[in-house]
Amino acid sequence: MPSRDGPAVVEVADLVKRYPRSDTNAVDGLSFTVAPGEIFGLFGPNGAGKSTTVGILTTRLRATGGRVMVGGVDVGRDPAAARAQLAVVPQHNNLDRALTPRQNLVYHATYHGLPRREAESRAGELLERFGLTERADRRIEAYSGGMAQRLMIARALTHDPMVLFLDEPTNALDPQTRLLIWGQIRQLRERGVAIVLTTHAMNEATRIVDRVGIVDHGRLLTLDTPDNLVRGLAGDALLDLTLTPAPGDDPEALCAALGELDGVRKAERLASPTVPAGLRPGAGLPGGAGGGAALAALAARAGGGARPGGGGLAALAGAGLLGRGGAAGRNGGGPAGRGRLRVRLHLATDPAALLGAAVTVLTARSAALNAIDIGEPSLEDVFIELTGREPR
Ligand SMILES: Nc1ncnc2c1ncn2[C@@H]1O[C@H](COP(=O)(O)OP(=O)(O)OP(=O)(O)O)[C@@H](O)[C@H]1O
Repeated sequence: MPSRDGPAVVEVADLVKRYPRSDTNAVDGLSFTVAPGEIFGLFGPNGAGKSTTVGILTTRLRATGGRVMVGGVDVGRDPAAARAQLAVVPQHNNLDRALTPRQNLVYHATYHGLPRREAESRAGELLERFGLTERADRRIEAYSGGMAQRLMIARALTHDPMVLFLDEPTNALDPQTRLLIWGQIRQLRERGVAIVLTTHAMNEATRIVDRVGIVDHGRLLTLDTPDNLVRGLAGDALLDLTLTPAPGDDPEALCAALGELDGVRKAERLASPTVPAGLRPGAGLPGGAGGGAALAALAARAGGGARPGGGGLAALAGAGLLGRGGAAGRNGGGPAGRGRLRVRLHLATDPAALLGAAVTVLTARSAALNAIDIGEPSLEDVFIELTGREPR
């Protein structure tokens, strides 16, 4: 496998794009590099500038400023030479329906300059690799979405590109096909192909991308490995509390008080007052434990470790904060959901170690605890943290 420390195959420096008659830049000074054999995720909300960036990198659009090199070729100066180094797999099926799958590949290979005989043998090889040989000479219409996607990736590889741009590669595919596509993308990485991936399915992509750049308003907000991003920005764990504040208590002040606890990096109010599928009686938790078992495990951890405030689940019960049956239930809040508050605590500590202190705050303010949900932060949490919760 080529070294990922070797020279970059994609170099983007101070890239700017302003569309005609627009008074803002769609891409506003973007810089990043991608190494051979690296899977680079370019993520951002709708309208962030991803398609525009990829459009410039793949020569579909011209930049207003900055420089882009792909495979050592300046895409602005020599787009034709750049196209020989790259390939694009679009989100929507743009296969030629007048041709068979095999003819699609042969046509693409000859377009890129391969002699006919070589094009045919390359097409045969790729059809085999993507498990499409049996249906290679049927009509494209007979292809499922997953087969079409595999064929589009095969087509992109006919001219052996150094960089592959994939736009939402698993959108609308069933889980089996998704697995297959991710497997194929991994194999390409092993062969040294650099992959630039744009997708909104971030948590799915997290398992495969080496680095992630998150863009918004045409600017790069952050760029790092998924692990570093999650640890650095979202915290080590998330503790979601569904609460019923005492009548007259200010929810913002209650949230702020929880945010001031040792080990809490940030407290935020979540919009939905619905009871999360966490530590309710019988509810499942991440990791598959039932609510009761998970609560018991949590209690054991809380009892064993030093923690601020003390108490843990014993204190929860003693303070009358827990519902019947030991787990946080629907008590204390009147009719389910009314006046409830959901607070997410981003923790730099073990959630069990924090419970006692949280209980102390809730007891002091006569708030009821309706549900607890513990989770691991994900790249999506980082994304929301950086780009906000407002839909675009
Ligand atoms: N042809 C165009 N003319 C004018 N403005 C455009 C054009 N295409 C995109 N824009 C604007 O440029 C900005 C970036 O759009 P772009 O399509 O690159 O974002 P995106 O991150 O790919 O979004 P999405 O996830 O919705 O595909 C947006 O404000 C968009 O409205």
